[in-house]
Amino acid sequence: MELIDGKKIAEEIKREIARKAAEIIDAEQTPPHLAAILVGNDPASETYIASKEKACRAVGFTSSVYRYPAEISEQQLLEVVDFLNTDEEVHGFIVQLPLPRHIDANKVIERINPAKDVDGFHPVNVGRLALGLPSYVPATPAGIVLLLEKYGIETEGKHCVVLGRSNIVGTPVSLLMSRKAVPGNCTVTLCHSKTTNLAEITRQADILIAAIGQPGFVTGDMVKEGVVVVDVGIHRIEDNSEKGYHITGDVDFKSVAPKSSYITPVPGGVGLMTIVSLLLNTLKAYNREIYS
Ligand SMILES: Nc1nc2c(c(=O)[nH]1)N[C@@H](CN(C=O)c1ccc(C(=O)N[C@@H](CCC(=O)O)C(=O)O)cc1)CN2
Repeated sequence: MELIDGKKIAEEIKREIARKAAEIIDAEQTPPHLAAILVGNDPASETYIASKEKACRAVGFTSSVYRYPAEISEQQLLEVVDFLNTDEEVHGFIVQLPLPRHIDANKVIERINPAKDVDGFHPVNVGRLALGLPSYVPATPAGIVLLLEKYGIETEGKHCVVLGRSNIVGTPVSLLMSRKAVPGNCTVTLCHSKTTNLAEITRQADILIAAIGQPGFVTGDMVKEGVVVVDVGIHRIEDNSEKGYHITGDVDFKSVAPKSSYITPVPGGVGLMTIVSLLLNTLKAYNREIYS
């Protein structure tokens, strides 16, 4: 079993991004700028936003965070999106999810200019991804594909089983794994809460991507020997540690790891690639690589 080291790969890619940002700065150009909208005070979202700001600083990008109380109205939030859509100093921006229940996240995402949608969540970007056209690829799925590539994991002709059909992970990663490219060219089965005989399907997986949102859901009896396991789950479990919690994934590492050829840990796997992929998308936005 080989552990897929998301931290190591993320650091390598960050160094490459930093080199490109240094070239921009040396040429006396304005560096890429990522803006983020944060609504409410969800502790996990606060952590992710802080990590995104820190990552921007580390590679030489600038960033800004637009913070609003949970009570902000949908209309007010749409106006912030309109402002960022037209602010020429902002090359790309994201709306941190989840949003409070009274706000329709789809409506907010649809308002983002697709050319600045570095999360790749806008229907235009999702549609372009489905059609195999250049698009911003959502950060977590892009990070998964990068990890598979960096570890030289063969995907062509393999059976990839994806657990979960969310817009952020399950749906886009199944598009990426089935596209006519490598990594990709897989036969993909997308499983969800209404799938029957789930374990029968997961046992057929050469590559299993778990993004189902339930801690320890995938157990050793659900996988075959030699499977490649990508764990996308991030669950904060309260405990008596100094932090008050520890992080665990959708996979029961203890029973699944011994049967796997490769496996991503949680923490230290896919999560760290999410932020790096966002930086890569921001660089693409800066260079107008997708929309000129
Ligand atoms: N607008 C968006 N909202 C959300 C996204 C997203 O891509 N865009 N994804 C997730 C949260 N997320 C980024 O926003 C994210 C999740 C996890 C990590 C990460 O580094 N995980 C670490 C553990 C970190 C911890 O201690 O909590 C790991 O897995 O090692 C980064 C970003 C939902 N919302």
